[in-house]
Amino acid sequence: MLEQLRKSFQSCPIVKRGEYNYFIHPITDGVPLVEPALLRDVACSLFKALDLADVNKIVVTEAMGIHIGTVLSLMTDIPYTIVRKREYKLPGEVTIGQTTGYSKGTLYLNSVFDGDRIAFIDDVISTGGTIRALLPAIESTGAEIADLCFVINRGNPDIGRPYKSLVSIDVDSEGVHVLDSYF
Ligand SMILES: O=P(O)(O)OC[C@H]1O[C@H](OP(=O)(O)OP(=O)(O)O)[C@H](O)[C@@H]1O
Ligand code: HPA
Repeated sequence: MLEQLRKSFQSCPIVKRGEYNYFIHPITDGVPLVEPALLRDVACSLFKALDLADVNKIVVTEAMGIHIGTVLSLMTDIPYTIVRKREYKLPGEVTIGQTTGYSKGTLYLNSVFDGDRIAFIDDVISTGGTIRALLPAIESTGAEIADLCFVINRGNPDIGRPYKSLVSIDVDSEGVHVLDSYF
């Protein structure tokens, strides 16, 4: 498994965003093209990786958690909610400050409540800034985080709890180097 994903890093363009070497990849950017075989490879591996026992919601972040969340939801019949970059002011909405290696922004968590048992997936973890802000926000609702998996692990940051990833990579100005793959 994951042959498609491992192979897909061979041609990733790298662009500088400040001092940050940003890799452009179909799963993390939706460009140049998201091939069904790659998406299937990722979805099947996420399904294998995650412990979804008694999970009643999948949580993903806008934007590049949406496509993998959609496929996993269709595979498992578990509904998903998107942590958006837009405020909705729905009852219980949680506002979260997001900092990545190249951007700062605000995220809004809705539809996660006390008693929920959620699985969180995202396309990539890099500095860990996004997930370190999201974890306490999800826990503040009283929900339980049953499992956590990232498609791509760049940098293996410590986020204060265990997490899973499908592939670990290193990135430099020359390109992306696959270090290992799991599941
Ligand atoms: O570990 P971190 O350094 O926080 O980086 C990981 C986050 O960065 C991206 O989000 P971003 O909002 O930048 O981009 P997107 O809208 O393309 O998902 C990505 O989707 C992750 O959520
Ligand atoms: N590429 C794509 N998405 C990302 C990156 C990156 O280098 N870092 C955090 N999200």
